[in-house]
Amino acid sequence: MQPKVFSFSSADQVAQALDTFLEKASAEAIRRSGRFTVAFSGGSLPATVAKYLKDNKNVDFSKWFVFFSDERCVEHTDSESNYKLVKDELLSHVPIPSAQVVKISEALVNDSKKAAEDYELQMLKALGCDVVNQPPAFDCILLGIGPDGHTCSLFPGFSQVEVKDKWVTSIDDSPKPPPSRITLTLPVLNHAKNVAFVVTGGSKCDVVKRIVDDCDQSLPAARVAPLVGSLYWFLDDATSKSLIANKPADFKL
Ligand SMILES: O=C(O)[C@H](O)[C@@H](O)[C@H](O)[C@H](O)COP(=O)(O)O
Repeated sequence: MQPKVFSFSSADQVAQALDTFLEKASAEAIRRSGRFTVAFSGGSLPATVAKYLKDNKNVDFSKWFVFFSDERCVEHTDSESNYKLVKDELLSHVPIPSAQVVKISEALVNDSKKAAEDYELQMLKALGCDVVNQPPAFDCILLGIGPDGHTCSLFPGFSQVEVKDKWVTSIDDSPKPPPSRITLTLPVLNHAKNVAFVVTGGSKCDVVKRIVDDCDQSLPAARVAPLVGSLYWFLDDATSKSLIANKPADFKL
């Protein structure tokens, strides 16, 4: 399925578009299944996603179930924690029940393998997935990319990219600090109903072209191709300016 590429003149307009996108996607999911299951990445994404969303009174946050596309193996209060980041930017501003936020187990942050196994069990339980031989299908997975084309904590050339029989795996030599992390695997990303990449700032213009236009399979982010779901790119113009084959379309959902 072709990606839906949207580009905006500023990161602020990207934030406004994401607010509209998530209001619509969550309303559709809640109508369909009574809840909205969404996974957040770390980095700059939470601040961009939450900027307008946190004040959106049309969203029924009580039906949201929040997960993490990847998480660092640190305490929840650590400044490196993606949970802390999403809590500060969004969760502390909206009425999502804490029981509906699935966090890494702090008791296991010193053993990334066990932390990944535990998170997968927590995730399957929260999603009500009793079929373990197929990946869970999130309503929405929100992803960033690194300058090396990584997404979540799936880094180019690393074995985690090829994991097919687990839905959460771990890494202890992450090229992006901190070194120990857990991450969703590609089968989960590709089973999502909606995947949205959020990239702004212009520094990733070249790698975005390699992913979106060239589909360079050496880059983990280029391997994200939902089997039946929709793939979106929310970019600013500084990031999308080199795209030729997949020129941005007018923002329409
Ligand atoms: O935990 C993490 O580090 C993120 O999940 C990571 O995958 C991030 O999304 C990219 O590195 C982009 O980060 P920036 O948006 O800050 O460049």
